[in-house]
Amino acid sequence: MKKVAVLGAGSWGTALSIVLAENGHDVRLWSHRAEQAEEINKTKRNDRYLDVTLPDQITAFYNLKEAVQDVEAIVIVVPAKAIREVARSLTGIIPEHATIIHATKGIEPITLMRVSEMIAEELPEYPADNIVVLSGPSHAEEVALRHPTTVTVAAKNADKNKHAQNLFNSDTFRVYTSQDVLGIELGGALKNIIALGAGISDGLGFGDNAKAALITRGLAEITRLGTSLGANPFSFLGLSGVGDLIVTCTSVHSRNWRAGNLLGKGHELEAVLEEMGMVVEGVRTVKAAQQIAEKQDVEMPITTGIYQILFEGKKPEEVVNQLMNRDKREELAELEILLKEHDS
Ligand SMILES: NC(=O)C1=CN([C@@H]2O[C@H](COP(=O)(O)OP(=O)(O)OC[C@H]3O[C@@H](n4cnc5c(N)ncnc54)[C@H](OP(=O)(O)O)[C@@H]3O)[C@@H](O)[C@H]2O)C=CC1
Ligand SMILES: O=C(CO)COP(=O)(O)O
Repeated sequence: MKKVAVLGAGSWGTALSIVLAENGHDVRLWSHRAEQAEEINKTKRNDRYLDVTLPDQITAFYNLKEAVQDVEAIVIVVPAKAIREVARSLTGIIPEHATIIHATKGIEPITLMRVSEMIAEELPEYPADNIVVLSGPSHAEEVALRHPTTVTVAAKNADKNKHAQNLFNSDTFRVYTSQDVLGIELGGALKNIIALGAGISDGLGFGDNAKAALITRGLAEITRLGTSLGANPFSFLGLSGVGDLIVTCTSVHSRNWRAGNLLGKGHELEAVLEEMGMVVEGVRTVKAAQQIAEKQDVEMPITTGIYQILFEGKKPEEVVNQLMNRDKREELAELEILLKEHDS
């Protein structure tokens, strides 16, 4: 039995705690709210976030120092905007040799940093190469029901990557490894923008053709941006690319899809976010992606359209019109150039 701390008692932190507990580990689920930690320990439930009874091997903690004491891995699963605060609070209390794994999907606006980069910046004493990202098509609600799920872990340090794979892998939660931290993080973060778009499309009353177009052309622009930054283009064909795009654009579990759906039906962004009550990462990530696209001079027409709907008051119908009336082009031209550049 290994001690593992999970920081963030929302839907994903709770579901990942279940996976770890069922693998026989002693799981310390940390909440930043004392009353939530108490409630979890008393009832073995975290009803606000997940409708399941938790295994006995999960203990909730409010005291962070106690939660991470003697653990061999720390899994950080808070929304991207809370990553810096949580990482910083680990200063001086990380057990020697502990592996830091994060399962957060986002990019920070303005700094344009990925989650592993933010953690590394806040914890300069911790070797950046040892930070592992876990990403892939994995709705918490289905993981909690033990439905077959596949994800990818990526880290520069192969031993740490293997460590994360071994901790999580089970007969219902299959874990692959990758060395492409950049590609895996970007895929997981950027798909949320396209999922907002898929929700908007459904909210407008469009059908499967439009959604398939968004998924496919969304993948093309994610690949363009990711490759321009140095990611392996093939990573976007994997679980943290195509896999996560499919699941988030088509599942009612997706908060990004649901938020987009309400936007497509004409609701205001602020009201939508209040109604969701859980994090909708795509809303913040689209700001960062729009900035990166401009900086890299990479065309991201869907991302730009979603940005315009969310922050510039453009009507979804106008954006659809804009997307459908772009210059005519050959489907895979730019991707072929990128692949050649990557190979050479
Ligand atoms: N849900 C899913 O299926 C999946 C989610 N993810 C990713 O995981 C990340 C977390 O998402 P998820 O768990 O779903 O989000 P939720 O909204 O369900 O939960 C977020 C949790 O983080 C807590 N939190 C917020 N701010 C802080 C802070 N400053 N310090 C400590 N805890 C904080 C919240 O506490 P409070 O209750 O007080 O608000 C809540 O417990 C996101 O990046 C998401 O994209 C990835 C794969 C699957
Ligand atoms: O990333 C997820 C599934 O892989 C969860 O997506 P949402 O945040 O849109 O619910």
